[in-house]
Amino acid sequence: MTETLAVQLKGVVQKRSNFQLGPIDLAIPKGYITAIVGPNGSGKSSTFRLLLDLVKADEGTIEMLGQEVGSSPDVELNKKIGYLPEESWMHEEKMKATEKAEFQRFWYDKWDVNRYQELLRLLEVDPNQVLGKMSKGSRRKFEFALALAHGPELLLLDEPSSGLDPLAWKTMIDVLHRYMDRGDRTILMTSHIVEEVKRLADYIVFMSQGHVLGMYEKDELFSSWFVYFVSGERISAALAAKMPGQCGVEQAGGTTYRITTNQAAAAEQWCLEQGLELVSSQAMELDEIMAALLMQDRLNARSN
Ligand SMILES: Nc1ncnc2c1ncn2[C@@H]1O[C@H](COP(=O)(O)OP(=O)(O)OP(=O)(O)O)[C@@H](O)[C@H]1O
Repeated sequence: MTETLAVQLKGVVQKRSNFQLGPIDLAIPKGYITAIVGPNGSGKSSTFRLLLDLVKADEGTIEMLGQEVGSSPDVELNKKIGYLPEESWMHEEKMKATEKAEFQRFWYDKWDVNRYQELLRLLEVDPNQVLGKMSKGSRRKFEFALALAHGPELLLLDEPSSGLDPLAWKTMIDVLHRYMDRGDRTILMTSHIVEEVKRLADYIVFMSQGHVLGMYEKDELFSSWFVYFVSGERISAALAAKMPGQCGVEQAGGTTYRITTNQAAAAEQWCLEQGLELVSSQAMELDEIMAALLMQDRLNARSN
């Protein structure tokens, strides 16, 4: 594992009776925010559980912060990680928030009580409440403060905005940006929400049905996926299909075709060379890109 990677999965497989995760190969860079996006049940939370050694992989290796997960006791590794799970732990329902914080503090020698209290203040969380009686959003904010209080090198956030009101989410985003300011910290998060991925992530990993469809640098992703409306006397569905990076062709009426591509620059050059008119272009949203990738994946699966 190189110094520039925070997390690396090589050939990771987890088999369940109704679901197979992997094989997954993934390299998450240090110093950036990477978001894993994918439909419900695509395996995002399962991947996190493997990273945290809460369950074991059947095949493959996982390295986090240069250490192989599960090869030796993970105590020292865990001290460098902060984790916000998607669901709160049921067995803690009767515990007071302050009691959980005391427990957590015991485990982390870098626990910073000032940072913890500052986070509670910023997020407006009352730590004197019993966990099971907190609102979903308050509980989430509390768990978030706990995950950050020891200044982890690597922060794993499973659906961080789930249950938060817009103001709380904005505060959380500000906290995350400040957390990243040092330059050597890493966030790996999962998300369903296009806007939060757009605002936060530097890299995006698409997952579907237990496997990774691809990992992309966010700005590059948005500048390479476009929908073009192309017209010309000699255009046909067969010619439109030859556009570089073509991921979908539809006739849009008369001699105009709607073509989706993931190689925008090459596609525009190709139109020039073919003497075709670029009537209009549309940048694509993340959910549209994901839908196109899922469609391609299904077509590939059918043809294999
Ligand atoms: N403890 C478990 N035992 C058996 N199967 C499970 C378990 N947890 C999850 N699964 C299955 O694994 C698959 C992936 O679930 P996972 O929760 O990892 O997906 P996800 O991408 O995080 O979904 P969501 O977006 O809904 O949170 C699903 O088919 C789910 O039913």
